[in-house]
Amino acid sequence: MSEKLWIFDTTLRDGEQVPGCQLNTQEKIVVAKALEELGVDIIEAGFPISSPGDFNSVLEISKAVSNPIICALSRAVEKDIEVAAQSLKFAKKGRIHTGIGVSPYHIQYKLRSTPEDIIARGVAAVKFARRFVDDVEFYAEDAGRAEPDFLNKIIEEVIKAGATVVNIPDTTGYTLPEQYGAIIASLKNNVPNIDKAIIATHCHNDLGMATANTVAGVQHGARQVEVTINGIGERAGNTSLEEVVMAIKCHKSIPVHTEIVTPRIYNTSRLISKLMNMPVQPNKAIVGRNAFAHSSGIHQDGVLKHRENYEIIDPKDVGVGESTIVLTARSGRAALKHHLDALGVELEGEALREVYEEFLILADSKRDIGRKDLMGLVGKFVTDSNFIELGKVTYSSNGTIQAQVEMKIGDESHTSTAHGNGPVDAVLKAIDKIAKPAVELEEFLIQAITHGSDDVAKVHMRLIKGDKPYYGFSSHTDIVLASAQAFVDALNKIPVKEYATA
Ligand SMILES: CC(=O)SCCNC(=O)CCNC(=O)[C@H](O)C(C)(C)COP(=O)(O)OP(=O)(O)OC[C@H]1O[C@@H](n2cnc3c(N)ncnc32)[C@H](O)[C@@H]1OP(=O)(O)O
Ligand SMILES: CC(C)C(=O)C(=O)O
Repeated sequence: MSEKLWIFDTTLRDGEQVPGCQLNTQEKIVVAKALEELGVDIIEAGFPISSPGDFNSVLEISKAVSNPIICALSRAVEKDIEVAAQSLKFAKKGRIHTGIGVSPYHIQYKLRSTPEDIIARGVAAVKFARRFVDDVEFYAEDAGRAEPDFLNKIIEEVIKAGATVVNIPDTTGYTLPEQYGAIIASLKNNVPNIDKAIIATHCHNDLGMATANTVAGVQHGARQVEVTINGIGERAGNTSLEEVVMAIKCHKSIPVHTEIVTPRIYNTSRLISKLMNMPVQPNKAIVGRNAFAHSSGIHQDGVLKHRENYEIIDPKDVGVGESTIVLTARSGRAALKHHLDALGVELEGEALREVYEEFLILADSKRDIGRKDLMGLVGKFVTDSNFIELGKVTYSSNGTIQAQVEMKIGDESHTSTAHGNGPVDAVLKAIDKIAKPAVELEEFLIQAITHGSDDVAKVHMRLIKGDKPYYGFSSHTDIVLASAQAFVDALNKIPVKEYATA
């Protein structure tokens, strides 16, 4: 069995330092429980001295979760450490994380101190923290830019003082993987008592190196990684949990394993994104909406023949469900046939070639080819009695909010009304009442394109039918209409044969 790699999640502390991402105590408890279910080993729950709200959150999280170690951050300051200890009083397993800056910049310009004094303060902080808990982690802030001999010395001294974990942050995201790996190797080779503590990585993404540096740290002997969901964190963010966990799972040559329940990754990512109002970039590794979407013909043909031709991770393994084949002007016949098959239209040979040529002309003029477009192309072969066409959409707010939607499903006209807690909710409920497939709306993102008051809203939706995801897009100056169109766009992508599935 390989060695255990401890997963230390700091979404609720470093992640929450992102402007606009602050959470209240109740929301933090929801996140902490999700992290517990995900299988993280340590939850850094906050920086208790920073505010009464953060203190209370650490206190309440300590009561709400029982498996992970709950960690509270502090400076190398007695008052901070005392408050951190109080916030952990209900934790079944509590850890104090204390430390101080160790680079020449931090020592001279931030702390206005000397190297000798910094060692003394670090040692005193660890000894003081050990009065309250047995599990004390020391962070050597800005270790990425520290003098190597000084870093080795302070780490040796804090371990003597009782640190059980030594955290080597690349606080400014400065190092390259080779350099960061060499820092960890130097600690392993030169600090006599290093085996008495676990070495932790804590990398920032200022140069886009956070994951690579973290993995390099593990390859050189680190056994705890400090990470956040979706890689959120101060400035350009922290190392992303999902990237490191999956890199380790994919590369058996790295002699460690984690206890992360990887199929929970996607839902945890979306929970954080939703609660923190922080969209996940579409091309984000593992959890971005394009991470398992294939849009060019050679790739699509390859994936359809054998998924692993173009996927190193099974999307089910991270909770995404299924890969998607997106029709574009770069698609080939294999992808077109795949989509037509899903619509119940089986074309081969000359008929397929004929439709493909028309498809290419259309795809050159349109970014996204939907079911209506496809049915238009194959109309002479088949009729689509399930296609939804959105008609007039009206809504009013007179005490209660009500929406009315006119739709055509195949050749039949329908009108539906519904109430909601807002116009978007009412309109989607009205559509849902008469649209045939029952779906779960899992993700709903509205983005302004230019930020002016005359802006166009861009809507992205992810619906779940059975266990498969379907995506809808739209943009409009009216966000209610854009939302309705995106919903119908996604509904129209569901193959008829899937309507009956749960
Ligand atoms: C690298 C990281 O990400 S660490 C986590 C960052 N997170 C935060 O800063 C959020 C929480 N912070 C806070 O709420 C506040 O900054 C507090 C409560 C910690 C301190 O507030 P204030 O007392 O008003 O100090 P202020 O924030 O202005 O300045 C920080 C002080 O801490 C000192 N300091 C910074 N890091 C450390 C440390 N690790 N150990 C000891 N002192 C430190 C600074 O030198 C500065 O001291 P000075 O005023 O004597 O120059
Ligand atoms: C407090 C430490 C671990 C930190 O966040 C950093 O150095 O980036």
